[in-house]
Amino acid sequence: MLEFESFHKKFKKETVLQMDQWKLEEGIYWLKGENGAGKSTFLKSLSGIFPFDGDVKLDGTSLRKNKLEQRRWFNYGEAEPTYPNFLTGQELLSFVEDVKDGTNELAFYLTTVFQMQSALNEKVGTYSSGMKKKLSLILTFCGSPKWILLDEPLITLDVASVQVLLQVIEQMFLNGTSFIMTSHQPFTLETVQTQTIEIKNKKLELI
Ligand SMILES: Nc1ncnc2c1ncn2[C@@H]1O[C@H](COP(=O)(O)OP(=O)(O)OP(=O)(O)O)[C@@H](O)[C@H]1O
Repeated sequence: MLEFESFHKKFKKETVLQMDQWKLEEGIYWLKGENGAGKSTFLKSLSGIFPFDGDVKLDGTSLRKNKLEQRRWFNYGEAEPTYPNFLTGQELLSFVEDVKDGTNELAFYLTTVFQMQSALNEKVGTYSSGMKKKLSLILTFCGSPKWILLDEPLITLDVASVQVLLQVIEQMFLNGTSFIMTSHQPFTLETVQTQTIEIKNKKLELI
């Protein structure tokens, strides 16, 4: 369970998100909102990339007071990932596995099904946008996150890769990981019901 208490995110004087009290159970959520509503800001705040005021508790533990745990519990996948061009995919994967504390069979599985094995030995600067997106998704599944936050996970993926990704998401959810995903592109899961959250007037609402 996530509990938001006086959660407030602003840039300079501009408030983007403000929720006095809000709760979210484990699940798979589709986060909607118009351009600029605050979807990426919300995911980045939850994952520890952006600071925020107030607090968010995960199963009663404050994220603001436990920043290391926050980074282990929440993995964030960017909409348009960028990496240093001079690193290989494998160097990035080894680094993320190290900081996220654990190798991951799922990352290996995704590397295989996304047909990224040989690309991992190449420098990221040579990747197409779809390859960068696949690498980013592989990195996002590293470690043992309780929540995975995916910003536009489907963009630039080919049809087969979208199906693989959705199946992996379902399987991970059944194994205990929750998801929040933004997507301007509709998607359906085969066996798990997704719920929808909308950002309206700087607040998140379950609809
Ligand atoms: N680093 C930043 N510095 C200042 N303002 C920012 C920053 N990041 C986002 N914003 C502002 O916060 C607001 C929400 O942006 P955000 O990227 O979260 O929207 P979004 O819902 O993800 O939009 P989109 O659907 O276009 O991706 C926007 O007004 C944006 O200009």
